[in-house]
Amino acid sequence: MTSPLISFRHATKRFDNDRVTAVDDVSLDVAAGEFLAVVGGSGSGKTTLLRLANRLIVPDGGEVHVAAKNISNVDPIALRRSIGYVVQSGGLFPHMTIADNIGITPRLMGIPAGEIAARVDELLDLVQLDRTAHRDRYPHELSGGQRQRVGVARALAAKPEIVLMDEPFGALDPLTRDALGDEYQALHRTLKLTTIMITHDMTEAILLADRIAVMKSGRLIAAGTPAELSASKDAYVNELLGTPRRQAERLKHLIAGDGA
Ligand SMILES: Nc1ncnc2c1ncn2[C@@H]1O[C@H](COP(=O)(O)OP(=O)(O)OP(=O)(O)O)[C@@H](O)[C@H]1O
Repeated sequence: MTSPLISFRHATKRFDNDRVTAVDDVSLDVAAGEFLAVVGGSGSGKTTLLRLANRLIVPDGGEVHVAAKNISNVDPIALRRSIGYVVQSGGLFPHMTIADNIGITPRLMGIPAGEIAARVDELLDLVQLDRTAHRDRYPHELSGGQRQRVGVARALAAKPEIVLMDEPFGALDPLTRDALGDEYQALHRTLKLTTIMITHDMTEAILLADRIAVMKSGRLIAAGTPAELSASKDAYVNELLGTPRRQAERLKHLIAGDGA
């Protein structure tokens, strides 16, 4: 087997003078080209795990390797520029235009302005935003869904191999969320990205990801394809995986009006 692109090796992170173990001895490999969803309750350590991968958080124990290198030996700025990061709110700079927001990393990397402008237009096309209508607008002039599209474009601006997403579509209405999830999945495939996406939505995880990692109280309690997880003996994993099915059943009855 080829070596994984991202490898958490007994990664541990504590906060509050060791009173909270946010990530507890997590070992997990993510292969190049894989789409991994991370699910789990609030406070289970998902965001901490994600941020360990781009060195926004440094582990207290264990190691994180990216592209076969222990990232504690890699320049954090260079590492972060090579890994796209999308957060729930979009994380756009409010005083900067959409074009400047998307082009910020290439600009910091010293890429010439003409090249950046062309790249911004290419990225606007990629995330299906009209170039002329959006390039010079400010984030507050966009809808939530459009802002998230810009967030994805910005994450892709420096042509990363890896994209980390923290509840990227969580604040959107269900239709926009569905559409953006599908569009991102297509981008993930065509650009041959490796994606780790945190989501609270098990349906989204099953629909989008190749594999799902389940976190609970800082520990990784299961990781596998939806089919593998559905065979799990763990009660929590079963409950999580059963949620979409239970909801679908309830909806079917409610819509049919049979009162179940
Ligand atoms: N900077 C910090 N300082 C102190 N405690 C922290 C810090 N960051 C996270 N924690 C704690 O670590 C635990 C895991 O937090 P984390 O944000 O990783 O969980 P999460 O699964 O992403 O939660 P959510 O789904 O609510 O975003 C929580 O108990 C949280 O309070």
